[in-house]
Parts: sequence; structure tokens; C-alpha cells
Amino acid sequence: MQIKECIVSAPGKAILHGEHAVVHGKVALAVSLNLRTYLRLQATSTSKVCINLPNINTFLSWDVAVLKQLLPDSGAELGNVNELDAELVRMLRKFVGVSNGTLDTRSMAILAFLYIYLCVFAKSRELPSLTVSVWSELPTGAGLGSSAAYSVCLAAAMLSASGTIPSPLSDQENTARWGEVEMELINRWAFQGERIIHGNPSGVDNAVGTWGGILRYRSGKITALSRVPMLRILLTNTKVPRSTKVLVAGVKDKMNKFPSIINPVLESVDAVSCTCEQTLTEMASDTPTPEHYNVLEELIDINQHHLNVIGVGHTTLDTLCQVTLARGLHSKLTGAGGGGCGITLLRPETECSVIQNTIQDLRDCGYDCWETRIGAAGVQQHSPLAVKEQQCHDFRQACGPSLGQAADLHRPPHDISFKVLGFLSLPRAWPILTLQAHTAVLQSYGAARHHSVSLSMWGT
Ligand SMILES: Nc1ncnc2c1ncn2[C@@H]1O[C@H](COP(=O)(O)OP(=O)(O)O)[C@@H](O)[C@H]1O
Ligand SMILES: C[C@@](O)(CCOP(=O)(O)O)CC(=O)O
Ligand SMILES: [Mg+2]
Repeated sequence: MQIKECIVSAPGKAILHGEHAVVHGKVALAVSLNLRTYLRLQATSTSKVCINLPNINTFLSWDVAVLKQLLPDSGAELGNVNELDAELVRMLRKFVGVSNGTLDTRSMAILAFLYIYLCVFAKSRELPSLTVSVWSELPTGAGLGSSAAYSVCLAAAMLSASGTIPSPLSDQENTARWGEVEMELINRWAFQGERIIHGNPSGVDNAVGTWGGILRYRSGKITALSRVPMLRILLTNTKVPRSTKVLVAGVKDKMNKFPSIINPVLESVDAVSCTCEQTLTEMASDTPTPEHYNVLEELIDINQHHLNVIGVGHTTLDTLCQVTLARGLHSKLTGAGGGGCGITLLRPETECSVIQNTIQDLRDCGYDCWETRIGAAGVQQHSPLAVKEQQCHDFRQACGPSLGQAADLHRPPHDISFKVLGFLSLPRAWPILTLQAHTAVLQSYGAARHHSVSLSMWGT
């Protein structure tokens, strides 16, 4: 079967307000981040399906003939874009050798991959031989939507390779986005991937991964917020690992146990999201005032308390809130909580020294902390050349002082060393990445020591 090779990427996300409540039909406000997951799909003639997942140290392959045995004999359609095929998931669990309640990170990623691969290609009754390689700038399992970015990339790549959706790239373009119809389809398949990884996702993360920007999300209804002020946000990763699946299930248990206590809290979170949206709209249509920022800060504090009440806080997140408040800044957890990441709102008048001191305080706690850019583009297809250039550019921006950027602006600082370590430890046969790393002491924002890295991807 002739398939189309492709390279795609999707962004991670931060939830401003509404995590967990959104699983139960309440409003969430979410923004895309400038940290992306990249996927390359290559056609091969090995009669094998290979998957390279360096972020979770997973490199696997299967014979196409073995995978074919998972297809129904009857020729009946496999999987439906609108619902998870429970029988196929059961078969795949058996095939991969995982039990029903597994939380193993690798198994979840493998199941999501096989599920989307089989469903998308089953229609042709001919499964293709291919290699899929995925790597991410996002920390996995930290609340920044890495599972959704992964699922969106899988869906976009399989749909594109199978010819179900056309390539959006024209001859001259290095990067392009799909139209609404295609994005709708990508989003639906990505949601099935999220279901496999999360159990009971709301769909907000895959929506942000697909459309990007700043979204209001409620029960599958996605509204892009076009009129919002440019917010400055610090992201902090406490580095405490946690599982979204477990935390979402924990909130459900609490709801079942104490419905009259927990339901009003989720209602209040909904009101926080709506009030925040209203405030952001006002700020965009008028000049933002200090009072607007006071409201945003109060909403952050209220929501953080609510998230603690529903049981998704963590002592490291309490520390984040206390440390930033000591510098006059307000924080809350983002994503599923229980560790992972938090966001801190920066006011326009917040002095640079305050930001730098706060970042240092948080690093002294052992956390990663960096200022991020929000509102990045949703899922994209790239030409191989574009990825190479873009990545080199991104890395230079993140690492080099010549462009006037500090390494801790816009990128998690650990990300750079993670990539160096991750890629250097790849097997020799690693097909797509080559890396050159130079350690340099660079002068930026004081005498910070940074690693300068140049990366060339995709087998150049
Ligand atoms: N780059 C990646 N490669 C492979 N699997 C990934 C990748 N990113 C995410 N995943 C999958 O998503 C899981 C993390 O999802 P989750 O617990 O929802 O955390 P989050 O979405 O906040 O990062 C990982 O355990 C893994 O199964
Ligand atoms: C807790 C939740 O609201 C967000 C989870 O995000 P993350 O997987 O922690 O990045 C769950 C969901 O909306 O599906
Ligand atoms: Mg997730």
C-alpha cells in the first residue's frame, strides 16, 4: 500500500481555569503553548510497523502480518471516529500484554498508537509498513497536555498518510495548517487517543492541540477567544510525577461520595472561568487596568483553593503559591494537578528583577521555571526542511544570547539538557536525528550558565 510520508506537530497547553470541572460539563479556558510535539511518519518496505518514542524510552516494532490478525475477519468497519471501540481496546490490551487498570506510561502510548493506526488504515484492508518517530519539547505527565499533543500528532499523521485528508502544504510552503473539516476529523481521532490515555477526558486538551490559540471549551463546544489581552505567564514544573487518569478518577470518586459538597465547588469553578473570560474580554476592548489584574489574581487564588478542595493539590504546589505570593505574584496549578505544573500571572508592571528573583526562588525549591509564550498555532504539517530550520532557530533563540534571549525565557530550562541527554542516548541506528551540542558559558540575565545546542532533525 502506497502511503504518504509526513511530518506534523502539535502544541501543548495550559489551562487558565476549569481543569477537572470541564470533565463534568463546566467551562474551561485554555491556551496553547510554544512547546510542541513533533511526529515523523516514514513509509518502509520492511513489512514492519516501528514506533520510536524517545521521551518515554520506547522503541518497538511489529510484523504487519501479526497486526493484520487483529482486524475483524468479516471486513466490518473497525473503530468509529465518534466512540471508542471497546472490543478493539480489549484485544489490543491483550496483544500488548497490559491489564485493564494499568497506568504504565509506555503501554498507554503504545495502545493509543496501535488503536489509531489500525482504525485509520483498516478501511483499506491493507495495513502499511511504516516507521513513526515522536519527540516532544513538553515534559510528559506534568499537566501541559503532552498526551493530547501526542494524540493529535498521531491522528493527523495517520489520516494524512492514508490519504483520508489531503496535505495542506503547497509547493512553496514549509509549514501549513489544515482546513476546518480536516481539523475536526483530526480532533475526533485525537480524542479517542486521549480516551485511551486518560480514561475520561473532557476533550479540551486535544481541542487546543488541534486549533491552538486561546479557547473556551464546554461539553465539546469550542469557542476561539479572539479578543484577549496578551497575558504574561510563568510556568513552573514541580517535577512531581502524577497521572491524569488517576486524578480525574479521584475527583469522580469524591463527587460520588459527597455530591452535595463537591458539585457546588465545580459550579463555582465554572463561575470563575466565566468571570475570567468576561474580564479578559473587557481588558481587550479597553485598556487593561490594575483593577483588571487584581480580579484575575483573585480568581487564581479562589480556583487554587477549589482545586485543593476537590483533592488535586500537592504540597509542592502549595509551596509554589507561597513562594510567588511572597513576591506579590499569584499562582495556581494547571492541568490535572497532584504535582506537575503551575502557572503564575505576571502583571505588566511587574519588574524584571522581581520575575528573575521569583524564578530563582522556585529553582531553589528544585522546580523548573520559565516564562512562556501563549497562543501558538495548532496542528501543522511541515516539510522536512522547515522542521530543520525551525528547530535550529528555536534552539538558537532559546540558548543563544546573540538574539537577546535568555535560555530560561520561553523554554523549560531542563528541556535543553533533557534533549541532549535523550538524543545522545538514542540507539546508534536511530533513523532521524543528529545532534551537535556545545557547552558554553553564556552571559545573559546575569552570569547564568547555559548550554548552547544546535539540532538538526530528520536525517540530514
Ligand atoms: N512524546 C511522547 N511520546 C510518547 N508518549 C507520550 C508522549 N507525550 C505524552 N505521551 C503519553 O501521554 C502520557 C502522559 O499523559 P498525561 O498523564 O495526561 O499527562 P500530560 O498530558 O499532562 O502530559 C504519557 O505517559 C504517555 O503515555
Ligand atoms: C484534568 C483535566 O481537566 C486536564 C488534564 O490535563 P493534563 O493531562 O494534566 O495535561 C482533564 C481533562 O480535561 O480531560
Ligand atoms: Mg494529558
